[in-house]
Amino acid sequence: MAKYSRVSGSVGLITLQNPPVNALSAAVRQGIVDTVERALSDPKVKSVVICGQNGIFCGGADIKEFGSNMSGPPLVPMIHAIEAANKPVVAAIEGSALGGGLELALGCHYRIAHSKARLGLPEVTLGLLPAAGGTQRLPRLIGVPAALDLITTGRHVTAAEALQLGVVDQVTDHSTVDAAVKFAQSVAGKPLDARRISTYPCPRPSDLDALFEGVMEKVRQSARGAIAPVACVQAVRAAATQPYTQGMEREKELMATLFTSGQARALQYCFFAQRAVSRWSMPNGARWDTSKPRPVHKAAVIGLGTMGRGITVALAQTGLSVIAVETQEKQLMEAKQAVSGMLERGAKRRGVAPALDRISYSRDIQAVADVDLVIEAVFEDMGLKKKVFQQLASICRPGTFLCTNTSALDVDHLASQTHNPELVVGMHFFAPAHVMKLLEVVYGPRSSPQAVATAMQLGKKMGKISVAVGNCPGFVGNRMLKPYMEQAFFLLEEGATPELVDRALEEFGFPMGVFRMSDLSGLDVGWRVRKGDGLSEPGAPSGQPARIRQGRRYSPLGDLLCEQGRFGQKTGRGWYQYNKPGSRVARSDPWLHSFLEGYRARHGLVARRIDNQEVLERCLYALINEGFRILEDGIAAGPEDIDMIYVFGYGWPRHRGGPMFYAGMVGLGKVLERLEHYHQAHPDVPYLKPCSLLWRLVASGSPPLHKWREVIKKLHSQL
Ligand SMILES: CCCCCCC/C=C/C(=O)SCCNC(=O)CCNC(=O)[C@H](O)C(C)(C)COP(=O)(O)OP(=O)(O)OC[C@H]1O[C@@H](n2cnc3c(N)ncnc32)[C@H](O)[C@@H]1OP(=O)(O)O
Repeated sequence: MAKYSRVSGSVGLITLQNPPVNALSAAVRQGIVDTVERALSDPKVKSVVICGQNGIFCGGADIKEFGSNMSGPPLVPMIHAIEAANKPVVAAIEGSALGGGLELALGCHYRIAHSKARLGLPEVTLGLLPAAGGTQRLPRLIGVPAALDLITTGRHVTAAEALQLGVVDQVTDHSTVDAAVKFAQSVAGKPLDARRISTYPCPRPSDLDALFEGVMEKVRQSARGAIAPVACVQAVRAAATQPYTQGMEREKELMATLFTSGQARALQYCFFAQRAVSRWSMPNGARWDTSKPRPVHKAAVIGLGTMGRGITVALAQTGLSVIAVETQEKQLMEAKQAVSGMLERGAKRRGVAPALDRISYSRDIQAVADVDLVIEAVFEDMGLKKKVFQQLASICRPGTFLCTNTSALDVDHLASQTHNPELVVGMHFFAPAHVMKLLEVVYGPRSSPQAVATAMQLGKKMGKISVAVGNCPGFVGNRMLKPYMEQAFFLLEEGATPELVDRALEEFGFPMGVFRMSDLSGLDVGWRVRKGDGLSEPGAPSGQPARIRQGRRYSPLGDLLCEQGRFGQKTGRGWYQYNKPGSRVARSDPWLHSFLEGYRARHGLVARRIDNQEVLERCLYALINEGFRILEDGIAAGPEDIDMIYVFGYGWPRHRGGPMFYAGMVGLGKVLERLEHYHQAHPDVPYLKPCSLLWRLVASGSPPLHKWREVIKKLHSQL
């Protein structure tokens, strides 16, 4: 809807009304068309102001309407009518002017923004392009290079930057609507020809071809298979090389391709899934809207290794007072220096003062006595962690939340070391903890809803995507990683190379294939876990039994590399070789290839040709199958939780929507059929056996993802 009123005698004020962000739904578009017509036909009205209610101009086209209700007046002619008006129209921008919202403002003759407003064309992040004239008007207004930057990245700019770029005409610290009304009065009756952006010639850079080739190359490299950024470049190129009308045709044509693409659907799904995971629920019925978080002002971090340092930085940057505890003097000194460096670099990037004085360091765990919440981040060893939890239970004042950053150990077992297990949850950060967006909040059967709510709220404050998950080995992310990595090892045994497997996964869109990633994170991490699980045995004998552990197929390849001291990047050797320890440039290693040949010969394995399709199906479908098991076990509340964990924590390409969304796109029947096929070929690999939820979903006609919860509920009620 749009509200109309006449203010100051001669200004028609149009207020967009569609809470919470005044998205351009069919009703809002109709409202704009009607009110603009009314203002233009009223002889008392000399100029017009468009604003949004509740301090936000407009969040863009209504994403919820995409793919369903596309009725109502289309945006392009609506904006043209505003631009063609014979009375000046001023956009009063408060809060956000994004996507179609900014395109609407670009159709106005003047734009006045509040100093706190943010502007941008983020359509590319939804798999689209600014198809309401944005790709044609913005380059005409601010030049091709600046427009390319905003349109291909989708980044939001501050009002100050928008003013500097020429996107807005004026910035105010006071009431934007008052300033716009005053301004509208001052320009009433003035000629408008020079204010219609679509009539501007597009500034043509002298090195046009080189500019577009460079940007296209950059976009292709960073987009990892995403099609929208490429289409954005093509649309802006049309603006730079063709008259406006033809440019608009090209924009429309490119949008039509994007609009119906699976990538747009995946990215729009991610937009809503990202928000949906904050509405968590627990199997005992506790939920986000009935559980009140407790405020956390002062927190402590125990253990200042890599993870502890990152967590300390993240907490301090959020504005909390932090007590950072490390019992080893040398480690404490090194950590202090590292944390200060990270804070200083971060502050420089963001143009703020570093939060150094928010942190106090101590070697004595007694220093945490009066904090609201503790995050334990000591070495991943159950004995050590248990001791820390016992100490915390006797040191901390009653009511302190005790969290563990373990990535694999049993949170319930740690909780049982304290007098108040209801105050214990896992806060599983991802390295580097001050950078990575994902936080798994792990609850056990005794964790209180308030403890979960508090950890979720703290994660949000730290700018994380927090996902609440149940307690099980590996929680969600690492549990699903196990079958994925296992398949990659098996593929090497059967004839693949790390390069072949990684290439297939990187072409799919992962920033790094599984072997490159293991080299980065360190092969010894998994080795330690496998030793703990009784899987890795030094000097395994040759022949078949070496590849069977605990009654199922097992590949000792990773263990054998570790036995040789090949721990990945940090030792300069792993699945690849590196110029020196710590170097990041992976090179193919002839030693590794002959090691694999020797291994196959020792175990009587004949190498066969393996193609990309098999790599993807075996690695990804095994991972997805485990995702279905996680849903079946009630460890994740819904597929969106799993997908956001993979998108934000494991580099799953966002334009493929996360593993569970991807399974739906491929077709659940197809995933089931391929898993069955591979399980028949490898009956000693339980991860390839399709789980009952997948069978159940296929038997129910493969419902769309938003209906899976009903099937899961039915399954749980029958167990
Ligand atoms: C072929 C015909 C199509 C022509 C299209 C022409 C081209 C135009 C395309 C577009 O405009 S696409 C949309 C572009 N806009 C965006 O990408 C902005 C998306 N929104 C945001 O970035 C943020 O929501 C915000 C506006 C900065 C506000 O952030 P805040 O943190 O304050 O709130 P949120 O939790 O993010 O959102 C609140 C609530 O609003 C819902 N929502 C937000 N934006 C939209 C939208 N554009 N359409 C529909 N719904 C939107 C969001 O999902 C939240 O809902 P709930 O989770 O509370 O239900």
